[in-house]
Amino acid sequence: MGDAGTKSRHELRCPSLLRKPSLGKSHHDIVSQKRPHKPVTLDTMSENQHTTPASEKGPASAQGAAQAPALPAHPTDTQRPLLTDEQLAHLSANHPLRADTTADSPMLRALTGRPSSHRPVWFMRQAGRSLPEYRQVREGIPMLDACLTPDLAAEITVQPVRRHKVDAGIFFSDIVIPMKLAGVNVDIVPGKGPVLDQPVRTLDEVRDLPELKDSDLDPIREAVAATVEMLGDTPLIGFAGAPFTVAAYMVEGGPSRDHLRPRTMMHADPAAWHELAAWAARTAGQFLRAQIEAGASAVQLFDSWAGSLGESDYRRYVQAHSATALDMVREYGVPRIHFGTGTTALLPAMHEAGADVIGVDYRLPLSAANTLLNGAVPLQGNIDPALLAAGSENLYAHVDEVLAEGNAAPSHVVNLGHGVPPTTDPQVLTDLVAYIHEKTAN
Ligand SMILES: Cc1c2[nH]c(c1CCC(=O)O)Cc1[nH]c(c(CCC(=O)O)c1C)Cc1[nH]c(c(CCC(=O)O)c1C)Cc1[nH]c(c(C)c1CCC(=O)O)C2
Repeated sequence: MGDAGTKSRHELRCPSLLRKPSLGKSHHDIVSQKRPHKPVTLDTMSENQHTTPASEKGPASAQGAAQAPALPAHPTDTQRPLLTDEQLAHLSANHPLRADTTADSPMLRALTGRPSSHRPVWFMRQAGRSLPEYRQVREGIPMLDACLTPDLAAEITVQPVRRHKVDAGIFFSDIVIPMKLAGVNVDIVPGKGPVLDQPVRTLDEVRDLPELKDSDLDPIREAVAATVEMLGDTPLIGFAGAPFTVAAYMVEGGPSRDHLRPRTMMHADPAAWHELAAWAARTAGQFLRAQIEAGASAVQLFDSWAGSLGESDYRRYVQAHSATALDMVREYGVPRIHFGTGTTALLPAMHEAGADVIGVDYRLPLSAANTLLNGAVPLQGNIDPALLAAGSENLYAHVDEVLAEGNAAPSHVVNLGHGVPPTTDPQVLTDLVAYIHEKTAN
């Protein structure tokens, strides 16, 4: 698939915006443009990743967490194509991966460890508040209503693909949408974030939580189907909040700095904690399944606040639940990205939960992340969002470093180390995408 084909399908509105920013000579020297990525098939990845005996995986699968489910087993099959016939059979006939629309896109190639024509790039929170066209279509519409209006969610998802020519769309939604659809009273308060009417702190409160029904997810399927139709051969990445991050909002009743209450609860009342995390894992898995069934070509599990946990608590109280969510979509064979912030100490444990690609935040150089993961895992990241407003000289010097660091990994999907800040000048992102595409073109 050629990149030009992608562009023409999207009726891109701003071709004149795509200029390469001026570069100092030194920028060209830092990244070797011709360095081929070491090809890694899904098979070798799964062999490398998933051969650790359960007994060596730490407390989550051994003695430490009596009530945590065991980590799921992973296949060790050799030499198979991107998707096996069995996996393809789980996807609808017109799914972009089955119809071969997105399977060879630069994004899917890099997410599956294969070489690509340029290094693909997308940005967490690329759709949303940084874009004037977003503010225009959202005017007067509360956030959760926007997420649950399929045509609007689809339009918002496609906006940054049109404008920036990123290599994937990220579905416009929120991590609290599954709980909202299940019937939990949650709202998004502007400038604050998700707030629940009733925090969930006791075993009884956990047991009173409504179960998410598959039919509750129909607005999501509809929005994803409309989005995929508009995106053509640009893949859509679906997502869900990971059990810890979602449960942290539920226990706190809203955003918090240190997530003290959920971290206390896992020790003080492990039975209630594990039931809550299991509920969050099931709803996350269902949310991801609905998005894949409706056409998402990859998914990302956001454990944005996992960095507040030490490794041993992560392994004991969280890892198996994240594994459940990831395992609920394993049969489809779509790449599963796992991302958190402040996770330097957690990367191997997050990978063991069953991810195919690890998202790295801006605190850790990609070569160091690659070493922690034994050089076996495609990486995503990790431009520091702060640099987007630091002037182009600083930004591009940093981006060159990130691209050079990414050479260490089996493959590299360029992203930020966390979401696009709301105050970002959109032109900075558009120019950055053009720069990365040109600099890494093979
Ligand atoms: C922190 C937060 C949440 N939910 C919200 C906040 C922000 C509070 C604020 O700053 O006003 C509310 C929210 N979430 C989103 C919006 C829309 C407008 C925007 O801010 O861009 C709004 C107003 C989009 C979103 N929120 C999310 C997505 C999907 C992922 C993506 O686009 O990368 C979108 C479009 C996912 C989300 N949602 C949440 C988390 C922790 C995550 C995971 C990603 C992350 O760590 O930032 C909870």
